[in-house]
Amino acid sequence: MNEQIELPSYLEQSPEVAARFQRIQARPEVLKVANMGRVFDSNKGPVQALNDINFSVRRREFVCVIGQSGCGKSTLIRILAGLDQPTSGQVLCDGEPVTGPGKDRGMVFQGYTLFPWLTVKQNVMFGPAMEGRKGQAAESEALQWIEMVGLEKFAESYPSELSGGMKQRVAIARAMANQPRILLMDEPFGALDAQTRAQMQQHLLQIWRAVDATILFITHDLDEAVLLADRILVLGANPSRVQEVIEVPVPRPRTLDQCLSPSFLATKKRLEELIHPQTERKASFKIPRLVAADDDVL
Ligand SMILES: Nc1ncnc2c1ncn2[C@@H]1O[C@H](COP(=O)(O)OP(=O)(O)OP(=O)(O)O)[C@@H](O)[C@H]1O
Repeated sequence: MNEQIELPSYLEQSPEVAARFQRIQARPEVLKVANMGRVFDSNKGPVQALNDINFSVRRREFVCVIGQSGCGKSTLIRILAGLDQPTSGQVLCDGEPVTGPGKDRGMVFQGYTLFPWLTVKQNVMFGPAMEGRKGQAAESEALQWIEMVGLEKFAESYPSELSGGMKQRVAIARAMANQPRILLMDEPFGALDAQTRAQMQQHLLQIWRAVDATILFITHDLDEAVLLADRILVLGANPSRVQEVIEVPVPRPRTLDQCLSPSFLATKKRLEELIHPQTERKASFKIPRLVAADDDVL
C-alpha cells in the first residue's frame, strides 16, 4: 500500500507555540546584525562571502543557522565573535557595536579547544581567573558549571582522559563560566557519533533551560536544527543572504520522540526544499576508470 502522510504547513503553530513566539518577541534584542556584508580579497579577485545580512536574536532565544557548504556560516559566526570584521554594516551586542572578541560572547567550536595541560576545573576557571576572579568563590562557581554539565566526578581529570562528548561538555561549561550574554556554537557536535550527539543535544537543551543564555548555533544537520531551535535562519549562497527565517512550530520541551511528529517533519521538509532545491542540477563529474574493462570485478 502506498499511503502518503499529509503533513501540516510548517507555518501552522499551535496556540501554545504562537504564545511562546509572542513572549520571545517581547524580550530585548541581545544581538542585532544590520546590513552586514563581508568581502574577502583573494588571488582570483574579491569574494563576497556575506551580503546584506539582517537579523536579530532576542534574550534566551535559541537560533540555529543552516546553509549549504561555503555559504558563509563560519564567516558569520567569526564576525559575531569579533574574530573577523564585516566590510559593510554592523553587529550590535546589547546595543553596543562589536569591535573584537569579548566576554559577552562565548564560543564553542567543533574541534576540542580545551587546554590539555589543565584539569577540567582549571579549564573552566581559566576565563574567570583572567578577569582576576580566583579563590574559593571562583572555584565553587566553576564546580557549579561542571556539575551543570554532569562532570562533577571528572573535575580533576585532564582532557586526554575524557571522551569527545565529555570534552564538549567541558567546553560548554568553560564558555558559560564567563557568563556570556550569547553563546556562539559552530557545529559543536559535528565530530561526535550519532548517539553521543543525541545525548549532547538533550544536555544542551537542559543547560539552556536552566540558565539565562541566548544561543546561536551553526549546524549542517537539519534534524538537529529543528530539535534545538526556536527559529532557524537559512542562509542562501552566492553571495550569502538570509533566505528564510523559520519559526519552528514544534512545542517545547523537545525530546527525540518529537522527531517523528507532523510539525517536526513539516519543518524538516521545508528546510530540505530550501537547502536542496529540486531544480538543483545533478552533479556531472567523470570518475576515472580504475580497472580495465575486461577485469573481473564483482
Ligand atoms: N579568508 C578567506 N579568504 C578568501 N575567501 C574566504 C575566506 N574565508 C572564507 N572565504 C570564502 O567565503 C565563503 C564562505 O566561507 P565559509 O567558511 O564562511 O562558509 P561555510 O558556510 O562555513 O562553509 P562550510 O559549511 O563548508 O564550513 C566561501 O566561498 C569561502 O571560500
